[in-house]
Amino acid sequence: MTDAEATSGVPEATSGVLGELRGKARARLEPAHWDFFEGGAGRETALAENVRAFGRLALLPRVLRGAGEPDTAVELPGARASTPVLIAPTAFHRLAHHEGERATARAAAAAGTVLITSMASTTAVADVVAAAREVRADAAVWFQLYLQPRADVTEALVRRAEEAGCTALVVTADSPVFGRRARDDRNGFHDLPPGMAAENMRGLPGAPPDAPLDIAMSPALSWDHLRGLRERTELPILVKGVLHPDDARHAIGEGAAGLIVSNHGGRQLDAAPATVEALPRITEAVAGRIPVLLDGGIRSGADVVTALALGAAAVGVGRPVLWGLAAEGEAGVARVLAELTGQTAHVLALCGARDCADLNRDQVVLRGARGVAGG
Ligand SMILES: Cc1cc2nc3c(=O)[nH]c(=O)nc-3n(C[C@H](O)[C@H](O)[C@H](O)COP(=O)(O)O)c2cc1C
Ligand SMILES: CC(C)CC(=O)C(=O)O
Repeated sequence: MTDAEATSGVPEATSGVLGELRGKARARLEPAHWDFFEGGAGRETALAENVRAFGRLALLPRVLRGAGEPDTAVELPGARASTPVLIAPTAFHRLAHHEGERATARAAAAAGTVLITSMASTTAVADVVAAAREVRADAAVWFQLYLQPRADVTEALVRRAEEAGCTALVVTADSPVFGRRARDDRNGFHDLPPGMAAENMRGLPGAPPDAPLDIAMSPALSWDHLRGLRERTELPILVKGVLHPDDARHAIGEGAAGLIVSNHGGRQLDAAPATVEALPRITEAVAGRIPVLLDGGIRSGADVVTALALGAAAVGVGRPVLWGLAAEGEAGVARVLAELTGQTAHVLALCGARDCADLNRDQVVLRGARGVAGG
């Protein structure tokens, strides 16, 4: 067991750039904020399994294919990214660094990747997109949305994302209720400190002037609400938090432009499977009709390439970006993205792949098993 595992229960990067940034972030952050970023629901089984499951998989390289230098670019709804490593939506970046989401947005834009900005950001979406576009005029920012039980509130949020210039919506579907997170309960961490707020929630219908509305989670939400959203926006909609193949098919039927296989980084249903273990059944059900993305437990280029080989079009990274942000602000996020993208290019080359799509499911095998797992 590594030091990090001994203290958190989660097998984490302890060496290399990510390990260095993680250590620095931990030393800098208030313990309750570190726990909010790092923790998961229940016994943190899903959180740990997301990482461990990648460790159970190996890659079979293909040889002598004359593939040349690999191209890491990917084509996605509302974005062309120069790397398959996207920034997953995470709340409250100003808890990590005083520049908050602006720093994350600048680093994402400079790296040519997509920032999926959280509805629970501590910077208003218009300012997040503006920060990205100062670096790159065509920077792609997607807006992560929790559908709100009040349709007028959802509508106002969507208008804000559209007016800000977001190029897609990501509807998080895995949160009919808040996850129960023991670390936050133990620390009494349930709200932002004074001076910080979920800025997108200000000035919405039903809120007192200039006061932020609480983000509502509701088990009454259904596909009808998604349909309602689709009728009210031209933006492509990706559904995040899909783990069951029937839900993947259903989302396609409702006009989803993409799916994100996710268990919310182990922060919602602790009994959920590791995302990389759920991925093959989803890509099989989707059969190439829309792009399938994955997040949860991505900590290396080999993890990225494993997900790509199992049919993901791209991946999202949550906690490592927060480590970079807390440790070194914009430069730290840039280091995380450069490291993971560099490793991905290297692993693609070692696997004989010319680009992110030039991989096959039969190249992923279970460690310790006789024969090929994927085939
Ligand atoms: C601190 C934190 C805050 C998060 N906030 C959100 C959020 O606001 N909306 C959302 O859809 N997912 C949220 N997530 C989940 C991430 O989008 C993503 O699914 C997860 O972090 C991926 O796993 P990883 O951290 O192992 O990369 C959050 C995750 C963390 C760690
Ligand atoms: C503040 C929450 C709504 C953000 C979230 O989704 C999370 O912490 O996992």
